[in-house]
Amino acid sequence: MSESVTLQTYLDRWAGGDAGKAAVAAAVKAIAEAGVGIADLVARGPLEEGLAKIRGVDPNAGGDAQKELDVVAEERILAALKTTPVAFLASEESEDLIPVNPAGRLVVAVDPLDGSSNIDTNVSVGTIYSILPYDPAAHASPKDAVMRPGRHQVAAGFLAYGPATILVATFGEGTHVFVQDRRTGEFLLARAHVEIPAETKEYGVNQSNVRHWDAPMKGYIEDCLAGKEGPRGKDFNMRWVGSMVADAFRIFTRGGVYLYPGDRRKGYADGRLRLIYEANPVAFLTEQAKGGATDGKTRILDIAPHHIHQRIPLVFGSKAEVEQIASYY
Ligand SMILES: O=P(O)(O)OC[C@H]1O[C@](O)(COP(=O)(O)O)[C@@H](O)[C@@H]1O
Ligand SMILES: [Mg+2]
Ligand SMILES: [Mg+2]
Repeated sequence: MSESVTLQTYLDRWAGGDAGKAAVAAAVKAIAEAGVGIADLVARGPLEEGLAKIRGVDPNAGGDAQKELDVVAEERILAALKTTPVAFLASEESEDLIPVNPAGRLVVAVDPLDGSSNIDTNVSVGTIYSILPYDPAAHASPKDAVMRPGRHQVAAGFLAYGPATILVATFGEGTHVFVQDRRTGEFLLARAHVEIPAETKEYGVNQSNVRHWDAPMKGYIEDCLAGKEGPRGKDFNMRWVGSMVADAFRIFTRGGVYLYPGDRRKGYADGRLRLIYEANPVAFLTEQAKGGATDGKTRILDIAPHHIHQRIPLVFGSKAEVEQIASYY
């Protein structure tokens, strides 16, 4: 049997004594450890009364109903990062940046709990993170460090809490899958240098919104639905979990495309996904796995953010299919 590489071993080898890389490694390790605790809470599900309840009457910073577990997940991540060289945390659940460690030289952006509408349905949910450098001498404010195009990320990843707790991570040199071994608690490297197949016959989209879409999006899905007899000349399959982490993990496993376009509903002109802590990390992971990520017109990683919680239309996955979709725009 081949040697099992733990997350710690992987991080130590990657950092190789470099202080900047060691800081990034410490942040990823802390997020993974917080994730183990969050997975435990998710798995206790209905036994942990109240975690799926909507909190108060106010939506979160991203404009969605905030559930108890969204907030607990953010608290767990913040607590775990306190001992790492992370200066500030940006989170879906908090309007402004949260100060973490004044000596830190990194900023982390998180979606503490992705797919929170699925919490009480025993379906995978997860945590998404993006890590950027922070240099007080170069950035006028920590916000400036966060508000940069996604190509400046130094690391990104997500945890999915499903039948297995998995971590999909990139440090800019490929995308790797770690799986938590429930017997020892350790994350083990299960797939190094994941490659998303360029071609696919599988798409994921919330098709109930079809009447609100624009013409390019409608046209693409119509052509998929026309199957072998249509212009694409092949039959498509549709899969939609409704937790992006779960849909993304399927794409990292067997290919496919995920689409959340902008639509005509109030507040959905730029879709539903948030650029800084959802689209950017997933785009970085996807490109590192030889896939593509676009808003339809522009590469996600080249988009300059104008707001921490801004939304962005998102299409990512199998490269040739993402290019096909872009051609409809
Ligand atoms: O319910 P909809 O509109 O289909 O949206 C589902 C999408 O929204 C999300 O739940 C957004 O993330 P949050 O749960 O973190 O707000 C994605 O995970 C998912 O793909
Ligand atoms: Mg989310
Ligand atoms: Mg969330």
